[in-house]
Amino acid sequence: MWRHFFSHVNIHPSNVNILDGNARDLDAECAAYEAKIDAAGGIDLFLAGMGEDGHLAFNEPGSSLASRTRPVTLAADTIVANSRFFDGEPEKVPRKALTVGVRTVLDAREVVAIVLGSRKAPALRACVEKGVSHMGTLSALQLHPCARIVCDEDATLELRVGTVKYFKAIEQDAPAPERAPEPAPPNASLRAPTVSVPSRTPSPVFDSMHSRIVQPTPLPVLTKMTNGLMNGAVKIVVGGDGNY
Ligand SMILES: N[C@@H]1[C@@H](O)[C@H](O)[C@@H](COP(=O)(O)O)O[C@@H]1O
Repeated sequence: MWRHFFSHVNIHPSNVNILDGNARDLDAECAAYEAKIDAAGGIDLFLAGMGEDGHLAFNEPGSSLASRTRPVTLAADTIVANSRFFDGEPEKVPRKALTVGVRTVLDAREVVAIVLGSRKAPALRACVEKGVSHMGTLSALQLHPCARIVCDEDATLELRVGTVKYFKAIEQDAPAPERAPEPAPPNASLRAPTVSVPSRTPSPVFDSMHSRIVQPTPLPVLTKMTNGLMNGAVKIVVGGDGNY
């Protein structure tokens, strides 16, 4: 998270909260994390990824849709997929992890899930075209009033042509998002954000409430997030498990 995101944006370190998988009491660590989220007034934007089996954060197939932050056991496929962070060696990947729960994610005001690559295509299909299921926890976003899945063309390979066409048509109808003015950095010693936001989102955008996308949110979500980080409005950004 530090290398790939926080070190590139103007966030005060005290506003960064990452679960500590080395805590002595993991249950207490998870409970404290939920309490911190509550104390901050909830999560404004939850930025998520999806595993190849459709998991959201580390909520593996079979996780309760009512789950909250907790220690979990990783599925074999997840261990293999995450070995890229451990010299490509699955044996080095921890078997357990801490993760926010599905309910924790659903409580966020906005959720954006980034899904890239053809390996995710079957799970994306199940989560978008089939019903809500604990066997693919990303599908729970169907219940969220303001959730988006941002994906590339490869990730859509298993979707029905009609599904892709439908969402592309919605995207075309949406006005180009405005670029927000850059506010002055609150602390000159911190680095200015380098996250760039295209004037128009290039990939298909799926909205969990199709009927509402005719009135899309006025600001692109990443612009909103980086501005929020700069002016202090966004206090907690959760990548689910610290992978991002
Ligand atoms: N906990 C999950 C990971 O298990 C998953 O692999 C990732 C997707 O990452 P990526 O989009 O880089 O494949 O999302 C989450 O963070």
